[in-house]
Amino acid sequence: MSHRSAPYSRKDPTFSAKSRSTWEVVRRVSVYLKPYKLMAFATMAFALLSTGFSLAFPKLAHLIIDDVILSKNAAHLTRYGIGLIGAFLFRDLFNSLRIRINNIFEQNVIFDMRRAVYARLQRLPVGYFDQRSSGDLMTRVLEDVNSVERVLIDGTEQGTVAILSIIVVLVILFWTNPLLAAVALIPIPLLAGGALWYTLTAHRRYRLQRESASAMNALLMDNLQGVRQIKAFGHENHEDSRFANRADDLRKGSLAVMRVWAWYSPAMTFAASLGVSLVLWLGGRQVLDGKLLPGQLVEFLLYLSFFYEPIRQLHALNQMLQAARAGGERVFDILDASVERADSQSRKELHIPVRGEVVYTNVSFGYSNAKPVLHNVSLHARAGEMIALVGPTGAGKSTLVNLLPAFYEITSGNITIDGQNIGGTELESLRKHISVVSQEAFLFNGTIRENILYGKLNATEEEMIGAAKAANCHDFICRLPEGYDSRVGERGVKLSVGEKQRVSIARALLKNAPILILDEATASVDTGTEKLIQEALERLMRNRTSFVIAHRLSTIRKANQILVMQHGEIIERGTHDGLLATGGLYARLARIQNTTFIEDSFEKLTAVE
Ligand SMILES: Nc1ncnc2c1ncn2[C@@H]1O[C@H](COP(=O)(O)OP(=O)(O)OP(=O)(O)O)[C@@H](O)[C@H]1O
Repeated sequence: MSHRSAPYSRKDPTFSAKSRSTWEVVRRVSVYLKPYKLMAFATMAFALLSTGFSLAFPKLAHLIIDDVILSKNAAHLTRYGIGLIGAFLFRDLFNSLRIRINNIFEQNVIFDMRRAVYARLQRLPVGYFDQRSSGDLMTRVLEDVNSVERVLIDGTEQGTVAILSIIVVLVILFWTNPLLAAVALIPIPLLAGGALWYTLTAHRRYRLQRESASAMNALLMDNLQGVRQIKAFGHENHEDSRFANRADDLRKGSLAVMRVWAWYSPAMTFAASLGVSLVLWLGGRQVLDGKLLPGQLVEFLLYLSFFYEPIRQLHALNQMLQAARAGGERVFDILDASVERADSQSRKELHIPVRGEVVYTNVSFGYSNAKPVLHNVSLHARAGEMIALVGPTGAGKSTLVNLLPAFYEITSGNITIDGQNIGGTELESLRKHISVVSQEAFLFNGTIRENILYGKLNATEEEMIGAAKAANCHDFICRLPEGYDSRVGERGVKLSVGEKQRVSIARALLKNAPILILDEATASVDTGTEKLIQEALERLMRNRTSFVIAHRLSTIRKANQILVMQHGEIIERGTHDGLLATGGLYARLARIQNTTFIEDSFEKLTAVE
């Protein structure tokens, strides 16, 4: 059965980028070449030297034909022969040096640019990533950076050498034979017109090609991460077909680029050959009329190839330039995106030691202007208190806690830690004092040791083991064949849910921040593991201000304050007993017995009412 699904939408902002002029892209990329002026100079100098030596060939060929062969004079043959070998040797020697320096130059620029793009990417707000797909961003960092860089390096070197060669050879041509030189210029309007047409039309094709590459990578990435879901739903065929659609878009996009080039490039070569034919035609007549020696004609024709070849190179560079423009637009979109708290110099560090008193005053927020999610939320968590957030799904609990480490910036109101407004705080200092333990523990693809040490990169072995013991994971780690050096796989796939949770708790314990955000896991684990996790969490929460998005009634009962949220507002607050006495929503929830998770009560309540 065929499962055709729509190709990605060309209007999807995920894959596109702001249109920029070729000049802007070139100007911006050239900044990355600045640190390597010497290399740029050397690569150009070697290219010129190499080209210079190759110019000896026409002259020596002329001398060998006219002075040696036609004059039947062997006296200079050896000299010319050795001269020719020498010229070729130096041509290729300098070319080899040029290639070597060019490669280092190129790889350095790619490295710098890639680093800059990644560094920028890391500092973009969480909201930026909400709107993008990882595959698209990867394509920008991996593929687009390459295409941008090539044109600059090859452009500066090959372009300069080609232009200089054209000028030098043109002077030689006119010097040698002005009439033939004028004939050689006849195809130039055709070549220039072709280049102009290509430049004006290529951008759209390259842009579509880059976008379709990105869309395909985005789907690939998504599917690799969701491979278990695909298998569980038995949707392999469906995904084959979706991937085929995206790959087909890329195939078509690439062919569109290639098709035009397949016409354009030979057409330009033909135009140049027209010049060669006309020169040979007229030159042949000049030889017959005795106005030109055969060797001089051969010399002229060889010089002519040094004239048309750089023109061909300029056409190829133009092709690269158009590809670079499309790639550059996508790379600069990342580099131009606003980083989190861009004015970081004017921001203050949190005063230490941080006690962890958190106050929200009339905080409102929406992910988009069109849809506010939190409305005038106020709360006061004293240092060391445990605050439980409860409420139906979509009420805004995660949103509320995500505002504390400034993953998103509030729309109005303010949030303070120990009386200090976090809006004016430096992000690094703010986040250093907050640990986040999410519902689905995310582990990096490395060893258990690396994952725990992520909480404090310079922690000692004792500190790390101490944290692991407190998180009740030391024992299971010791039972693994490679202990702390066991690899956890992508996102920690080789560990069980309960194990992953405890490793992530150990990581937070090692960080030892005074404020904790905990999204309690709802996944069911066996009673023994459950007990181990609860114990670990209690140790983690001890002496910290903890915001717990609580799902278990047992956890909620222990909270100093319970905040009941609904539709982005806190509708009730108090202790378990206090709220029971008020007889509101929470009391009605708590009256529904036999549930472990508060959500179950919400659901039952909705069903009852
Ligand atoms: N990154 C996001 N971009 C846009 N809207 C979002 C984003 N995250 C959440 N929302 C929306 O904000 C609202 C509140 O979501 P939030 O995740 O805060 O609720 P919650 O109470 O934590 O729910 P749950 O218990 O199901 O996790 C929902 O309507 C949700 O669709």
